[in-house]
Amino acid sequence: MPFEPKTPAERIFCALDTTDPAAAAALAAKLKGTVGGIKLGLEYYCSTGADGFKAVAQTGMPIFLDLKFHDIPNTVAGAIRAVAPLAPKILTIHTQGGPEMMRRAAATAAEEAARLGVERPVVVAVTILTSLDGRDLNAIGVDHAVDDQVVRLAALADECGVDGIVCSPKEIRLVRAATREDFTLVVPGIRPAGSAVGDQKRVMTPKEAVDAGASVLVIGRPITEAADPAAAAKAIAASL
Ligand SMILES: O=c1ccn([C@@H]2O[C@H](COP(=O)(O)O)[C@@H](O)[C@H]2O)c(=O)[nH]1
Repeated sequence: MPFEPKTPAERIFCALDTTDPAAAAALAAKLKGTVGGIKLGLEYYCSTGADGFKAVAQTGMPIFLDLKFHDIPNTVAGAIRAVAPLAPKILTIHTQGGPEMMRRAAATAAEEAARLGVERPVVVAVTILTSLDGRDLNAIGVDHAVDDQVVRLAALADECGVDGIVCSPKEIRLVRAATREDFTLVVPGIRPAGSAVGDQKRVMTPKEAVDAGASVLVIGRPITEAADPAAAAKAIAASL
């Protein structure tokens, strides 16, 4: 199930990395109509759980639940069953859980959504975090260049039947050449010109990422830390 946004704004999912459900719901409501959805991750879900998810979902915004499941196949399948009733639009696992885990994750997401009568989540697998560079990979014993390792993991994810991957904007063109046409590429590491890069190491501007072939742009701090987040989101969408 590819992710097919119809407008530039729909490509943008704003990452709300906070522990405060009221603040998250209020910001989601302000961003409605300026972005395609909201991404909730580990910081938010670990502190607020399913209730926090529902507080943001009640705004009517599509939710990308970014918990990056990385465990043995049986445990990841169980975690997917546990969050399936929330019906997230997009869900993340890790490619580094291996082929059997990715196959089980894709199959479980489909089976559980059908059983519950909810829309199946788009399951995407994280390749190499955008906060890592070649030296970091070497430090954890990976001797390939970042590009090569991302393409290798993306091709494996494609073979295993997941809907797409998470990669940095730097690898989009190479991944597109190595995967099926409707593969969903979810891309964090997005920085409008002049924005602080922070802990991200492989970044590009929103327009560069879309021109390269990104399906979804994940953008957090450049929107959430702006004086006027809705205006910042609108300016980014207009730049695409
Ligand atoms: O490789 C990855 C995977 C996930 N992320 C998440 O995206 C956002 C990015 O936020 P910014 O404030 O725009 O840096 C954040 O929630 C990460 O957990 C990522 O950055 N890289």
